[in-house]
Amino acid sequence: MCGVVGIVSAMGAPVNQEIYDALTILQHRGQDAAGIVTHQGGRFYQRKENGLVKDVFRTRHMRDLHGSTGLGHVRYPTAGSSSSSEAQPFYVNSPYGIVLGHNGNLTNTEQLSQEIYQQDLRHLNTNSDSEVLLNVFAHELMNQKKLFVDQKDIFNAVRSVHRRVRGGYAAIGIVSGVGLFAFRDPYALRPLIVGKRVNAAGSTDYMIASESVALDGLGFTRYRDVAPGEAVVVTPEGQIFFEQCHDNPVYSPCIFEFVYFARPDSMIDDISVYKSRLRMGEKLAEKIQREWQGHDIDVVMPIPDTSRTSALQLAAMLNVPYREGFIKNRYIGRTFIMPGQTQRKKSVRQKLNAIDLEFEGKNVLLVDDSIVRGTTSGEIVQMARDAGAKNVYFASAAPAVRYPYVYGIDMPSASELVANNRTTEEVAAFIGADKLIYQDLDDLVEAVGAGSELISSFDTSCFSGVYVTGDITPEYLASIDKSRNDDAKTQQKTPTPEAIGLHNQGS
Ligand SMILES: O=P(O)(O)OC[C@H]1O[C@H](OP(=O)(O)OP(=O)(O)O)[C@H](O)[C@@H]1O
Ligand SMILES: NC(=O)CC[C@H](N)C(=O)O
Ligand SMILES: [Mg+2]
Repeated sequence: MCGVVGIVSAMGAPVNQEIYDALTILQHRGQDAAGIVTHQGGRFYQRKENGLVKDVFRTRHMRDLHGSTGLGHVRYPTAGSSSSSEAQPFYVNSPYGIVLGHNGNLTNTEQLSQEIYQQDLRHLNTNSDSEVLLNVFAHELMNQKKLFVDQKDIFNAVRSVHRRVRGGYAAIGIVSGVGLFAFRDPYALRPLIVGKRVNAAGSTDYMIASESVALDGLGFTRYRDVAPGEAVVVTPEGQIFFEQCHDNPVYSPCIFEFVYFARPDSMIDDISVYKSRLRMGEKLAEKIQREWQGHDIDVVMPIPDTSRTSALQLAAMLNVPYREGFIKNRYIGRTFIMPGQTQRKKSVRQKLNAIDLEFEGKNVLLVDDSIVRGTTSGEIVQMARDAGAKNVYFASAAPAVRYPYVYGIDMPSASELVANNRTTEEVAAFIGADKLIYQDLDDLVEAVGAGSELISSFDTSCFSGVYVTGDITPEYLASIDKSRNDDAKTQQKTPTPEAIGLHNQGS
């Protein structure tokens, strides 16, 4: 669930620092690698590497990122490897010079890779699906057969991208000589929003980002979400163009963004993530009242960070004290998006510590936003017991995650999901909880959907097994399981870490 951002300063001011700042705000979407590309005078300038934003960019790199148009990316790999050669943005020199950063995951990468070699006569140098997406776009732009292209040609190329590419994609790029462009898959699986800001010269700067929280932090206001299938082009002078590039777009954003990925202070598709999480807490409290009549919960506790919002509301609805019995080490990142199970498990213990007095002799209801592999919940239940809890109950603000996810969250293997082939009671036993309760899927959909008059359907595939794109076969699921389960990833030979192509500035 990477983060992408693009900025155009219409008054020609450098955008390097603003892109850096935006990436730090989007860091929760990807912790493995970061990159920035800027454009000035027909040249691209790049810095990308594995690591957190604060570690990847040094002053010497920042100094060399020239230009008033640029884009940035934070990566959480869902395809290929975690080699730094797959850090984004990607670059191709033909046609015109194009760079692109992608959030999402393509589901027909193999077929596209073959087409790229055999029909488009282009070369791929990594196993990244995002490099594939860039090359399809580049080929389709080349097909416009023009010496000079403009926004109409970019829109035509995106139309063809939609015809060829399957899966989830929100992408931002730059075509040298034209400007910044962005597009979103026809289901709007991955978020993408445009913001604007009047600058000191009185002209309008534009910013496109994965989440609105990045706009807020830089003084941009929300202009509008990119619609499913839509594309947008911003010229270096700050002219903006939108065009619908798909004949049959179906608004079905990924519901897991609201459950876990997005920051609560973001608005996605005009829905407040914060309010949707409050409603998740409300619905879950109603279910507890229905199913655990006369419950004996003494205290409700969130598992920081993400479940805080829903746990707070759940406690209020149950009229039970809300206590923060687990304290989070703010220097440890999100554990779910860490690359291997050993690292994830170790990090939960380093990340969270219990305040014993909140547990001693109490019936504690621990609330998490979701239980995926059970890494967090298993460790946390044990920590609650060690801290002296009498009974440890567990509530998940999302339904049981039983199916692999294919559109941009790295959950490729059903067998790694703790709820796969297990009943609620079996999961409770597995994580060591005395009782476990999951949100119902209808309630989750209502909790998020209540924030929108426009959107009535969401991608709920990891809970329901229903894939909105309608083209996910058991064979495909078997193949990603085989290639991307934790063991396979550990055994993967890391390809050469040096990115071939555009050299890093000042590295
Ligand atoms: O069942 P699991 O496989 O452990 O996955 C689910 C857990 O992982 C996430 O937390 P994470 O630490 O990534 O981020 P957070 O601090 O935003 O809650 C999520 O919020 C759950 O706590
Ligand atoms: N999380 C994402 O959006 C990943 C983007 C892309 N599939 C990659 O692996 O780099
Ligand atoms: Mg968590």
